[in-house]
Amino acid sequence: MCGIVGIVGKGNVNTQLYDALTMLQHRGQDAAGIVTCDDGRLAQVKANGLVRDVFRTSHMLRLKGNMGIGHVRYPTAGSSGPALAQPFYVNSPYGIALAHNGNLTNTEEVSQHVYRADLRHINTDSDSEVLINVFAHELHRLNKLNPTAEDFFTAVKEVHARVRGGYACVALVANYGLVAFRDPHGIRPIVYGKRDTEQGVEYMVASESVALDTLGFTLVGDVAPGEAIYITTDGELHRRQCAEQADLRPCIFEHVYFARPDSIMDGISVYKARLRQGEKLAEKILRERRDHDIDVVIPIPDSSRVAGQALAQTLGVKFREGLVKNRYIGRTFIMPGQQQRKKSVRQKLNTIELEFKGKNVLLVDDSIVRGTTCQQIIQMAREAGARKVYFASAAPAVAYPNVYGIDMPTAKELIAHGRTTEEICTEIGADWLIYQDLEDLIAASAEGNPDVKAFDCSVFTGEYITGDVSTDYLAKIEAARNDAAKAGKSKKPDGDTVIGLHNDMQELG
Ligand SMILES: O=P(O)(O)OC[C@H]1O[C@H](OP(=O)(O)OP(=O)(O)O)[C@H](O)[C@@H]1O
Ligand SMILES: NC(=O)CC[C@H](N)C(=O)O
Ligand SMILES: [Mg+2]
Repeated sequence: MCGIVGIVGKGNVNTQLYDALTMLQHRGQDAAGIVTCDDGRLAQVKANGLVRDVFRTSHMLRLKGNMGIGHVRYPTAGSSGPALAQPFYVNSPYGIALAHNGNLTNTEEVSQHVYRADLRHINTDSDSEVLINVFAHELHRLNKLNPTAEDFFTAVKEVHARVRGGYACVALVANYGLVAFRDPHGIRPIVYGKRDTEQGVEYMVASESVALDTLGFTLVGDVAPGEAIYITTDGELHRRQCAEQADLRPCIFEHVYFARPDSIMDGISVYKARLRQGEKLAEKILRERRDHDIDVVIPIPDSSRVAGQALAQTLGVKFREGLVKNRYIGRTFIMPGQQQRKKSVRQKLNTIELEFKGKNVLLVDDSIVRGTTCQQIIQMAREAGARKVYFASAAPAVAYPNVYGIDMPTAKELIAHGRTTEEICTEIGADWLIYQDLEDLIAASAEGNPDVKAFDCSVFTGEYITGDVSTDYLAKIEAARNDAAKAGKSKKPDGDTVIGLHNDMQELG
């Protein structure tokens, strides 16, 4: 669930890209990168780590130019090593850099074709490297020294014809501008906005609208599913629907967990969707146990706070922040290995005993994925003296792998896979477990924008909207990306050095 950003401004955009990436940090903690273009020359810095650790002042001085793109990475394909950090770069045609959020489901087949038919070399096992090569090849085929908006749109049309899966992308084409595009189902989010300055209009595209807000850009709207927008270096904007068939199905897990609550995606306020999730879950609790004995509702920070508050209010029960979060520990779910995730939960959250002692507590989380968080928190609640520990999940049971940009490739690692609610309840050690119903989750999002008729709900249903996800494919990614396999190909070289092929900007110092 990476974060992407692109800006075409009237002066240097480096620090603004940096600020935007810090606003998107919650979408990827493994690596960060920026590419800018100054008078046709591209400059790049990327490495493993958080945004604040990757970039230094000296880099900013070298990342010059009025247009640039940035990326924060949460790997879903290949290793999490520095060679797979984004943006990716190809020198031909024109000099193109690309940042991608999502995951392709036909990488292997396209990769073969890129090598055999397009005669292009792929140097990593990243799906994003395949994607940039397809885009570059389709542009190359047009054989234009001076490409027009039409040419970029034709290339995107061909990308849609060749690749499958989830992709929200922003590409920088040296000397020409930025091209942002979104897959025909709009699975991953991407918005754009503008800012008026004395020198003219500046444009920005980003995974989430929060990045626009904080930089003073006004949200214009979403890149529509299948659509591409091209912003020239001079700040002219062109738009075109490039897919034969577009059918918006945004990933509902963005509204559950990934996005910041202050973001608006496809016209839906994530904050309001989470409030409605809480209300609907409370109504279900009241249907199932009108005479419940819950004394207090306690959210598991951060992501369940909004839903938890609405749930407590609808139930008419006290809402208390009984768990305090260490703000210096990152998100645990998107960490690469189970050992790291387990250790981080305990370091991250601590109980305020008086909120638990002698009480029947209802813990609320946005979702239960591997069960790492809830198992430990339930135990901590008991140690803090809770009489009964109930658990509510604002999302239904996560029981199936994700193939569109969330690193949940292994069904066996999901606590709900093949288990009933009662069995999960026993496994996590709760006295009662209640899940949101899928239709209520969908309604909580859909009520935010009646134009959005359907969502990608594959982690709850096992139904994959791109229609190309076979059991064979699932078995392959499961073998390649289960926790043990990922630990095996763990990557980071000693020191800070990044493998760089095309320029001298990657070595940190
Ligand atoms: O069942 P699990 O595998 O533990 O995954 C689910 C948990 O992980 C996420 O929290 P995370 O700590 O990543 O981020 P947050 O601070 O935004 O809640 C999510 O909000 C749940 O708390
Ligand atoms: N989470 C994502 O969007 C990942 C993007 C891309 N598939 C990668 O692994 O780098
Ligand atoms: Mg959480």
